[in-house]
Amino acid sequence: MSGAAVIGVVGAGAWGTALAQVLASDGSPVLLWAREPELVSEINATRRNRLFLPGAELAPGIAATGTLADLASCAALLVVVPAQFLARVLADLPAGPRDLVLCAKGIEAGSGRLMAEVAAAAVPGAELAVLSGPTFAHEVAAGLPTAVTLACGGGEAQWQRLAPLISRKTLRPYYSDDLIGAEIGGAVKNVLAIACGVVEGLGLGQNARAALIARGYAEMLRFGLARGARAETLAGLCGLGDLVLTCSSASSRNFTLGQALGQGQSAAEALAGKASVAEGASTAPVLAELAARDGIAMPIATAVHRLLAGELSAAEAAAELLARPLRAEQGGSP
Ligand SMILES: NC(=O)C1=CN([C@@H]2O[C@H](COP(=O)(O)OP(=O)(O)OC[C@H]3O[C@@H](n4cnc5c(N)ncnc54)[C@H](O)[C@@H]3O)[C@@H](O)[C@H]2O)C=CC1
Ligand SMILES: O=C(CO)COP(=O)(O)O
Repeated sequence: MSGAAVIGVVGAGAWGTALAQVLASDGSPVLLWAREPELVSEINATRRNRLFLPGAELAPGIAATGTLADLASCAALLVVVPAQFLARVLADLPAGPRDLVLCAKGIEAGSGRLMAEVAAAAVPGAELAVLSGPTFAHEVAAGLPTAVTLACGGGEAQWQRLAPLISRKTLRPYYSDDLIGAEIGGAVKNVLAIACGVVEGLGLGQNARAALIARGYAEMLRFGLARGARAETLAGLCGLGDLVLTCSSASSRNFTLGQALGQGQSAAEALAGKASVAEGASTAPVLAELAARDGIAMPIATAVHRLLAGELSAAEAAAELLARPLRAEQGGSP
């Protein structure tokens, strides 16, 4: 590694490791924090992360550390810890880095907080941004072209700092200042990807999957608009773009979880023994709860929650959605 790393990555799961890999692709030094000590040794000694990103040979510019304090001198941190663990990891983050780029896609169970709300409480002085979009980790790590939304809470001044740090030949960020929209797109699409996996597992066909994508997007819009997101953000990479990707591919962990549910497994069976996360499983209950509390119709997300909770079978969930009263597609009468 040449020189001190300006950019650090917090979390060495598939996505954190892939981000480190693309950022190091131009020779930049990148400091990657892993929670698992054996992963720190493996990455530094063998240039591999067999647990979370098998198949990738990691760039020489990546240095792994198990000590969060080592990140103090980085100007910017990409925070890639799963949503339910974010608050705990941020509590131990050293003072120093000015920009925190939040990369997890989820809503915190219990509190209902989006990731930027969690981070604002845990690290009050930081400037927050959200990186989200259609980004399968193994493709990004392999250097395949990828575009993301980079929503900057610090507006254009923050974008001017972050865009050169984050963009690479194969990673193209687009500017937004809509943090809430970027967060809601990623969190809600994970739940909808489970629903599309269920359609696959039940063998309901491609018409049904396209219908779920379109009606799921209507749910994402209703939920997002009620919380201050902008419609055009949700129509972009971090919303519709990511929804289409994860609802159409068995590379998605959320989609494959849904497939297993559709084939009759329980959530516990489908998730047993997995080191990797399917964020939609944690987000579905809190999303359904927030929607019910705020009177926002989200029948697909709610059905996913009830299916995960074992309150109904996959076939019953599909039957319930099909039996809903006929209504106007865009609201209004009839
Ligand atoms: N894998 C992908 O293609 C993409 C993932 N994401 C998002 O990135 C976030 C991280 O996902 P992945 O990197 O895929 O994770 P992963 O599924 O590859 O790995 C699990 C991660 O959880 C961490 N973890 C487990 N228990 C923990 C604990 N108690 N405290 C703190 N961390 C713990 C592990 O250290 C590991 O980093 C998720 O929110 C995911 O939705 C976003 C875009 C793409
Ligand atoms: O967010 C992702 C791609 O954009 C990854 O999706 P899964 O978490 O469902 O694998």
